[in-house]
Amino acid sequence: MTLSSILYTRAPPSLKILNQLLLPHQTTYESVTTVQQGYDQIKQMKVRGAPAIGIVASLSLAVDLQLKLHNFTDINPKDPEVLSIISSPQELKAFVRKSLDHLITSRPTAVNLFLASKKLWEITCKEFEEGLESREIIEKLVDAAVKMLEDDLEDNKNIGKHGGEFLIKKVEDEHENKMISVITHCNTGSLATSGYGTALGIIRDLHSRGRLLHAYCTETRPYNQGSRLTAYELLHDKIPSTLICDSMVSSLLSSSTPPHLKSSLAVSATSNKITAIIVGADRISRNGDTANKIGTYQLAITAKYHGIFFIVAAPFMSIDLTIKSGKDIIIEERSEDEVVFVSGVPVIGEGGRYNEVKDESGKIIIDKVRVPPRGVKVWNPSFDITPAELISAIVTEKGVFEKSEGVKEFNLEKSLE
Ligand SMILES: CSC[C@@H](O)[C@H](O)C(=O)COP(=O)(O)O
Repeated sequence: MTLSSILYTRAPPSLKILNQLLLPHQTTYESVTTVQQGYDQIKQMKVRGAPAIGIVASLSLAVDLQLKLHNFTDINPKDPEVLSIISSPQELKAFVRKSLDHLITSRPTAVNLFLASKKLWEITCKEFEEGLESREIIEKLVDAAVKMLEDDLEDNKNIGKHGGEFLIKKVEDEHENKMISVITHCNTGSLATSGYGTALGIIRDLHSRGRLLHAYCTETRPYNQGSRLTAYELLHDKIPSTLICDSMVSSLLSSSTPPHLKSSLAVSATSNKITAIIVGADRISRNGDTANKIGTYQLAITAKYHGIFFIVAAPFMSIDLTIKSGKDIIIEERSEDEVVFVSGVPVIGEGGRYNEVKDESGKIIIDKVRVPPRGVKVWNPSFDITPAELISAIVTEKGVFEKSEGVKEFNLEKSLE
């Protein structure tokens, strides 16, 4: 079974989110019944990844409204807030606005959250103008949130297909049936999306066609989405893979015998190089500059130096045409705790945490371990901007965008015409 970070059922209304802070050691789903709980899940990074946070925000509003409707119909006495929202479309509209305003403050960089909120607001206004009752408007909002979940899965499969075909075509020019090895960064798989994944979707596609030799994932310091989540997904889905530290990428690219080849005599000598670095995106500007997890920029530089493809894979909605270049993208700065502490989950036994501190009764009292000295100054930007010049192609569900020969930037607006 594939991993899923979002479990939603329409009837009875239920939303459960996999607490990713506990992965890979514990699989715990937490129930979300209100907008505030959805906000908390996103803010506390129990759910993360650009597509997933947009969907969770929308579904938390949907489920909150569905449960209010249920309360209005089935429960006595009625909650006064529920009574007013369900009996007055005007009150419902005010509630939706307030909820969306709150939800969009949970994470600033990924565009998906803002687009999801914009979509839900447009629907609310349109149906309100048309004179629909609150319960009818709620049904439309639920339809839209469910569609976002379903569309994202479909889009990811198409991203995987386009990206897989693109890379296969590129390597076939060099050598027929060449096997492909790639490096990926952060987490872009089932856990960061509604399923299948974006950059990880391309890796999945190559694997399903029998064309993936090996996938390397970086740890992705400081928050370790790579070692906690991507390594876990690759292992779970039995995709041949190896975990490396972020600082090992250039060394891997310059190695003539990468580790995956040492035990693989069947592989021809033409396969001994990494073909591409594939990453996701949180926001892409009109010219193709891409905001993605911190560390992406340096990967693009090393890809260029080593003459390999640097691919950005993202749903089309990640292209923000209102933004001219990467300079206009707000970069989220996160707590210094992510840098100074190595966090673990208290699981005893082989493969679990081994450096926990226990009190006299054997209870674990420290869950996080500080590495640098107290008082050290720390900077923790969560994302960086990769200039379009360093990006070979942007793969979306609509197809692959490449730059014109000799041109440094993408013309994504033009490509749409
Ligand atoms: C699939 S979104 C693109 C990712 O690479 C990405 O940057 C991401 O997962 C965001 O990380 P986050 O853990 O939400 O801060």
